[in-house]
Amino acid sequence: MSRRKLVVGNWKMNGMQAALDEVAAIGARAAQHPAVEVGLCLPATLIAAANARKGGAFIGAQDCHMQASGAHTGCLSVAMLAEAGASWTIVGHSERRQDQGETDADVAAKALAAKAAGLGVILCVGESLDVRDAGNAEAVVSAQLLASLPDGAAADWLAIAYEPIWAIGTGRIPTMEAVATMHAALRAALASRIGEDAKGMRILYGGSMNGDNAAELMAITDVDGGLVGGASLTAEKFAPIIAAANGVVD
Ligand SMILES: O=C[C@H](O)COP(=O)(O)O
Repeated sequence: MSRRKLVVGNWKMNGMQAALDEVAAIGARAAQHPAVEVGLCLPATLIAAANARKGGAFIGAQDCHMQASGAHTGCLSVAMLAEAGASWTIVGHSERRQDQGETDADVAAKALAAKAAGLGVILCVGESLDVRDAGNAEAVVSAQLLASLPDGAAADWLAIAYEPIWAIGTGRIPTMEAVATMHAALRAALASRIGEDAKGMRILYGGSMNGDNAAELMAITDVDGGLVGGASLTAEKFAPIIAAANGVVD
């Protein structure tokens, strides 16, 4: 089953209004590669303005609340994010699991809320270095995925991002063999829950992806794109990754 490559920038807590020029430049590069689905998950403060300058990219959020409204100071509902112009959201990033104590159940609930608002969802999973060193990575991450997976998970609205925590922002990545083994394990875990639809669900790699390693990573059979942090902040760094997803050199 062919899966359209999905390459998404996660700007995390970076980007003021001046960065909208980079959004426009990335959107223009995305428009040059329509075979690739390209998105930018931005700070919420940029979503509305970025939507007017997104070119061939979609604009997404980095998190959402699972409730529709109420006494949740500082949080944003999926309807608010959709109204601002987000068409996707990330849920379950390891930085939120660690910093905000989000549980697998929280992540599943957020994914369901986002789906109900018509948003696409990127659900993140990944292991710590201790787990990797203990040799348990595939089992632990597969279990995390199944515990975080919302009811009704389907390839037409949900993508998975495998992000080894120790590879995020460190310049270190797993071996290509380790990435291939993990992605195959995650697809098998998905198949155990959702059957044939697992073949169509995109599984992204994230963690120190850049213009030098993106082509090799995305050539792996079960790697269907990337969730990119630092290297998505400028068009200069992100464009080669978009091009690599399209099988060309930028
Ligand atoms: O969501 C993105 C990831 O956490 C990867 O970040 P990074 O590319 O800066 O390592």
